[in-house]
Amino acid sequence: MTVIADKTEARRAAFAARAAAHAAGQGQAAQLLADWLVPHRGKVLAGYMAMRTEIDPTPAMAAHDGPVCVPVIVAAGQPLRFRQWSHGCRMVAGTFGALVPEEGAWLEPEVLIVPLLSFDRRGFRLGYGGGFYDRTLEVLRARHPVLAVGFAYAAQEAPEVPTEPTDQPLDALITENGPFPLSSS
Ligand SMILES: Nc1nc2c(c(=O)[nH]1)N(C=O)[C@@H](CNc1ccc(C(=O)N[C@@H](CCC(=O)O)C(=O)O)cc1)CN2
Ligand SMILES: Nc1ncnc2c1ncn2[C@@H]1O[C@H](COP(=O)(O)OP(=O)(O)OP(=O)(O)O)[C@@H](O)[C@H]1O
Repeated sequence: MTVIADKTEARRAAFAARAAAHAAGQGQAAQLLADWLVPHRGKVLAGYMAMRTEIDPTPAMAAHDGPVCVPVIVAAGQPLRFRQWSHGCRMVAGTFGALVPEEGAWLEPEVLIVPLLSFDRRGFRLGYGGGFYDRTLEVLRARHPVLAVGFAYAAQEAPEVPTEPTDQPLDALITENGPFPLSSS
């Protein structure tokens, strides 16, 4: 099998595992994420608007002491852009369904809360297959130091996520059980 086919199969299993975890609730996950973000106060933080059965980071985004933004798809094959977000700001449906701010400044994040379907202990992740976060992290990391923190249910852990050379690893990962020890850190 090719890596692409491996990823497609892994996505199928990951959707099911995530949906089961989502049904059980996310407990104190957002508070644990907020705690992890405290030392990063003042930095530009990218969060995301949860879709499908993703774990919801918005309480941690609202608690961040600094600018917050969320991803906007510009086009397929292009890095994401990030528009300033604040709790209660006017949102509209973006490409592929996630909500995006109707207006606001374009920001360049230094810390990114990254959504995912599954992760492994090396810090590799599987998303919906657009390659958006890989392209985005590649560009941002070439420009300045960036921290990519995955946010997920513990049940989304996979033994080994299929990887390609373009996959950008996570620097940290938070679940409802707290920071998850990655082998890279
Ligand atoms: N909450 C959230 N926002 C996000 C992301 C994310 O993963 N989560 N993204 C992270 O990149 C971007 C959205 N990327 C997405 C990419 C593909 C699909 C999707 O539904 N894909 C279809 C198949 C693709 C197609 O129709 O051509 C699918 O999975 O069935 C959804 C979101 C930006 N915003
Ligand atoms: N920096 C890049 N340059 C060129 N192609 C890339 C880059 N990053 C990813 N790709 C391509 O995009 C395709 C989809 O990537 P991948 O399967 O890793 O997406 P994903 O991580 O699941 O999605 P997302 O990052 O949007 O959540 C890959 O097959 C890869 O070839």
